[in-house]
Amino acid sequence: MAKISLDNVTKSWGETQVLRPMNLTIEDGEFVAILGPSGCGKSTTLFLLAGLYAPTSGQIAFDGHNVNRIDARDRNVGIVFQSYALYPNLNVRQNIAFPLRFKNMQRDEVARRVEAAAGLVQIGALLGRRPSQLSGGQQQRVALARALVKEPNILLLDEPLSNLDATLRIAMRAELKSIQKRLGITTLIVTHDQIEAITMADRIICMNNGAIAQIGTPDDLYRRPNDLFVAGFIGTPPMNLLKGRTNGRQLRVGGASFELTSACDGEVTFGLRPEDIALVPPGEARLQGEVTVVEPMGREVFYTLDTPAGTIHALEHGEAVRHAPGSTVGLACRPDLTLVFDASGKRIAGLNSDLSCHSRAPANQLEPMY
Ligand SMILES: Nc1ncnc2c1ncn2[C@@H]1O[C@H](COP(=O)(O)OP(=O)(O)OP(=O)(O)O)[C@@H](O)[C@H]1O
Repeated sequence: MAKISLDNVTKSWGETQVLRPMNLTIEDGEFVAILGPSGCGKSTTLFLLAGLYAPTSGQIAFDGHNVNRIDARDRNVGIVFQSYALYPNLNVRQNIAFPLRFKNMQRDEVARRVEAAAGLVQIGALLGRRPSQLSGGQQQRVALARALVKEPNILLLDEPLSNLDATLRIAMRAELKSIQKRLGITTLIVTHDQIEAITMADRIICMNNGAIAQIGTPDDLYRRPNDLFVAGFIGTPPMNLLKGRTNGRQLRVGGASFELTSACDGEVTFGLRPEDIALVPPGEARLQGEVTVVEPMGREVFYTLDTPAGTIHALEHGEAVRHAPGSTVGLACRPDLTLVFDASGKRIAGLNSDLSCHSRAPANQLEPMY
């Protein structure tokens, strides 16, 4: 198992720099997800670690040893691609054994490793089949066994679950997490899927435009995003972002005002997650909105509200539709769950708890927002 460090690593294709200087450390045994919009450099980062791409500058180290010049096959890294790329003319046993072909390994050792890897992903009974005789989920397991058979120090997963149907994805993500923890193998997974990243990873690297926007635990990114990009990218449905203006410690949003405990002057963005908003009788809040769209979603109801601060989305838990289109509601939120970003998009330090709607409100009590 290995600790990974990147020191000012960049990647350019000709004149185009696709990775800006990247610095990061992944601890031995950590499970880290790389999340970000299409084209931000997630796969490039993974391929640099795998040794499939060489960095343009900077240093990649495994356990403190520079691996820049070490071939992919000598890095002891297992990789699973989105397309499982199984060999159709080989059976499952031969597919799993494939990475061992140049290792000059005794036959019974190869057999032992194949059985162990197949057992780990529960396909021991399928070793004689061809890939065409397997379901998508089973093929995915073969690809994972093939990555694990080398007993790698590092496991790299590039969107490994994206070809599976929704039910299988949920089952596989739990299984992957459990295998990763059991083996204690340092793992990086590239994914588009936030839920996948949040549920599986110890930490998430959120990338934007070839650079790391933020690295942190899922809770850090969700509750304490560094900037507007991370705030808007993490969370489904996305955070409400409302334009506001500050004058010293006074924040004005949509004609209403409330107090900040630290002063800030100028334009700001006020962030509020839909699931943190409680819809209360209009008289119990200083901000009211008219319900324009109601979308029952099974366990939740998604409301679109027209307010003086702009359109706001709110998500209420429970099946019951409590507010009809056309009705007026009040909006309430715990002050410690709201966020404020300055004109440059950076979250203003400390405002998470500084922003108070009602002074000294108990943290666990819903309070009117204005
Ligand atoms: N061989 C190449 N030559 C030139 N540009 C490339 C090459 N490979 C990738 N790029 C560019 O590098 C950028 C990052 O690509 P990368 O595949 O790492 O993104 P990604 O975040 O994994 O995207 P996606 O989620 O769509 O897979 C993209 O703008 C892409 O067009």
